[in-house]
Amino acid sequence: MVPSRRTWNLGATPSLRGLWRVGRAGEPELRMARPAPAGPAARPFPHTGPGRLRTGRGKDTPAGGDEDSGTRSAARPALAQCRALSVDWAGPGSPHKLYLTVQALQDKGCKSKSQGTKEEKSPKRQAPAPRRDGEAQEAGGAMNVEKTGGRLFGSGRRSSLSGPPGAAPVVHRMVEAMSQLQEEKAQLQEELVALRERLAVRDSDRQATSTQLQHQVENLKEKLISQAQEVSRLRSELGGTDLEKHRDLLMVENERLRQEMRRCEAELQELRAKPAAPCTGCEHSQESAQLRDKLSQLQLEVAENKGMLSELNLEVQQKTDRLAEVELRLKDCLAEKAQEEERLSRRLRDSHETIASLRAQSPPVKYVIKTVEVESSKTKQALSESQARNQHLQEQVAMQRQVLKEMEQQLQSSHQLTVQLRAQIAMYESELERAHGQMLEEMQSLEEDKNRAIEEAFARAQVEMKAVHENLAGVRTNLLTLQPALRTLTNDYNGLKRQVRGFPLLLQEALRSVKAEIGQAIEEVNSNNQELLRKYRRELQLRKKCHNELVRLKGNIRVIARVRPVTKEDGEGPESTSAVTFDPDDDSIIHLLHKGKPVSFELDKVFSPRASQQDVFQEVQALITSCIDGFNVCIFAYGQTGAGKTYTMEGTTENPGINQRALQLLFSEVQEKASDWEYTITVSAAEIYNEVLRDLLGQEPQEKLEIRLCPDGSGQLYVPGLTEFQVQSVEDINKVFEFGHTNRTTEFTNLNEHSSRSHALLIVTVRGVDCSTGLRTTGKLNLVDLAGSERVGKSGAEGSRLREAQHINKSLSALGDVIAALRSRQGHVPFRNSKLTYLLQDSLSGDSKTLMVVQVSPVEKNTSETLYSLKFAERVRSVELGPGSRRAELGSWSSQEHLEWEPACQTPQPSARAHSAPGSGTTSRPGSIRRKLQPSGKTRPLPV
Ligand SMILES: Nc1ncnc2c1ncn2[C@@H]1O[C@H](COP(=O)(O)OP(=O)(O)OP(=O)(O)O)[C@@H](O)[C@H]1O
Repeated sequence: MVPSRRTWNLGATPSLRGLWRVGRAGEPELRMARPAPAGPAARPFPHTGPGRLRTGRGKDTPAGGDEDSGTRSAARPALAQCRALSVDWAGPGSPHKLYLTVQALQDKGCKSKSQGTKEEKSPKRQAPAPRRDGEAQEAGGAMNVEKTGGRLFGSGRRSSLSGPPGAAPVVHRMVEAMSQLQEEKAQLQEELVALRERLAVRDSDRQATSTQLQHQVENLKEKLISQAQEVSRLRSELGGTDLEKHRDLLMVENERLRQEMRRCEAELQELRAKPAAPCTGCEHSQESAQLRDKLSQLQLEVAENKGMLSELNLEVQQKTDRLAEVELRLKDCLAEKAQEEERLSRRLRDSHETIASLRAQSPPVKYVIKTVEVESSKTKQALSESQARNQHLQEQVAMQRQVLKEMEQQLQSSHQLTVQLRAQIAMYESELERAHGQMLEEMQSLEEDKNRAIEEAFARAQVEMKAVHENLAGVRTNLLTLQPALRTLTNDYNGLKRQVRGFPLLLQEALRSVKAEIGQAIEEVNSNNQELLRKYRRELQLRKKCHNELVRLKGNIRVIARVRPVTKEDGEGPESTSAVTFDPDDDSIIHLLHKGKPVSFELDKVFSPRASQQDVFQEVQALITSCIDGFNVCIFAYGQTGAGKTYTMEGTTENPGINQRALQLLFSEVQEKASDWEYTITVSAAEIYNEVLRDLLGQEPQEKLEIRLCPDGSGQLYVPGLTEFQVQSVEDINKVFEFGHTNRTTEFTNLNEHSSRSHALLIVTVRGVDCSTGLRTTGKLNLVDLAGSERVGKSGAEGSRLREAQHINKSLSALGDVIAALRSRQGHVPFRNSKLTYLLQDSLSGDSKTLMVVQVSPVEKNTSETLYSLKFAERVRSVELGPGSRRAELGSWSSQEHLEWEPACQTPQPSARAHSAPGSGTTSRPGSIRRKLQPSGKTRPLPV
């Protein structure tokens, strides 16, 4: 049965729609907007359209992390994904709704958000407003999900969630994380500030130390300047000669202090520049350089960290700003929530009241409901729709919960990121701390070095200063003690000055008297000298006279014998034994054992084989000295080949003979007389070989020379073309001998391997002039090494050698003849029979002194020759030449005059020969430049 249709007046009974609305109004709606989901998994609303969430741009935005990853560094990937969440409660027009906004931290993200917000606002405003009564308009232009006429509308980047209870803890955690980050940032900033302050303090300390050092140097400078002033003051006070030493000392000290100060300044500069320029030579320099490198690296890292920190600061700042914004929104939302709660509670109360009133009207209502159930299919349909809608809303709520879960996951990742960032910050902090510690250590070590150096420099400066002060005190003391002396000296000086003014007059007077005295003394000395000179000359004449008398007494021809030692050339056997003996009591006797019979000879002197060269020379040196006095002297060595003639005359290099010793003696004698006499010594050397006279010192030794008689009639002989060398030293003589020796002819014979086959003559001419009187003298010394006197048969000579021997014997025979003629006082002495006697005519004439050295071979086999030689020597010894006369003249003479003829000044006297009239004596021809002593011609008979 179908019940009849009945109508009840419901009065204030709300409609079903109103009831539904009342039921829905008790549930707050959560609206959520997110700018860009991180990925498909995190994308909460992949769908769009009614009932879906859409982005403000009308489509799904790419993951914000993708955009961020391009600009963020790989080291901080989590940072790029960092999001700030802001929870907004809807405005007063929509008290049931909670808006949750997830924003990207990036600026770009913010921008897109704001753009998206604008975009979201406009469709919301333009869209038709299918709202029912009591529904409030959404504020803020966020993405909206609205229930309008059973449909759900979503727009923009916000989506509604089913209520704040799920979102509030997330927001709180985020807020807490942000606040922690903020605190950490603040702590870091504080630490940075503290660090900067500490650095500033250290810099200021260092600056202060540097300033202090500067002050010390300035003080030192001032002290030095004051000392310099003190020194200059003292110097000006001192002034005196004795005090100049102190002044110099102070100057030196001052200079040293200046140098020390300069050194201190340099050290200071070095200390200042030490961080920039590492010290060289320091033992810690390498370590310091390493530390410095490390410090610079750390500084770089610190700078980098600072940069990162500033970036973090910036990010934190941005986050803080956003957090503040979220907080503001959260507060607004909380306020709205409180209002909404209040409103809801009020409405709940109203509803409760309504329900209570309805319950009070229970039967009619049940009836009405029953009626509605039975009668109103429409209402049923509406109910089912409402249930469907309710189902849909529940789905939405589940979805929103899912979104919330994702958000929580994001928040967790943000937490992780925060942890990572904290760890990174901690690491940076530790690095910073370590770098800071190292920097502090290095700065401390540098500070210590600097302080040490400063202390050392200061100590040194103090020691120097102390020394300077002590010196200064000493100088002051000296000054105090010296000042009275200075005063006395000044007084003395003034007195002396006055005396000095009068000194020239005194000096002139004294000079005058001294000059007179000196003149007188000089005159006395001169007269004494003249007297002494006169006496000296007289004594000299006396000595010469005595000497000549001695020579005369000894005989003008003296003969000495020298027996050579037995040599290995003599061979061995009985023939080589010595046949010569000597008288131990009389050195003038020689005994020869000839054919078993002893034969004795008496000569002037006999030298045994033991006699040295010097012994022999001592015997002849008186003759050489007389040559200086102007006498002609002839010394010749006679004897058989190999008897030692050359040894006696020339000798060896180590043990020179008569020739070299004679010239040395002449040099020394001439040097002794050099104060009164000027002497010139010239040397000629000639050789007579096969009766040919040759010049041994000439350029062409083979050229034959002739002996000429001076056409002046003086009877003097000369050899035109004979070379004459002036010698001044022993070296000159040696050169002459060497030169002459090479030109001398020597050949091999049976008797002497190097037997001299010629007569060698060394002619030494000594010319002297008395400086005071002008007296001139010329003496000639003939030193003759005769050729060997062996007999032809014994020598075994043939051919040219035989001819040589014949010439030698002929000349020696001529020498014997001359001596015999002189002995027998014949009117004619055959000087011209040989070149030898002719050349020696001057020296064999009556005014000359002749010494013959007979060389004797001691061996048995040579006894015949020895006998012959000794007999010849005895004969010569018996000849007495005229008394020796001196060749002296007054006036000047030329260098060649002893042999040269001077026709202009002489009258030729052909008769004037060696045998000229006895007693003719010394003549002085008028016009002649020299006064030559002519041979006396008087020969005494030789004792046979
Ligand atoms: N007094 C002496 N002491 C040592 N050795 C001597 C002495 N006299 C000569 N002799 C030596 O005897 C040798 C011959 O001497 P020397 O040549 O002087 O003889 P000589 O008479 O000049 O011969 P000649 O006529 O052939 O030139 C040389 O070896 C020389 O050294």
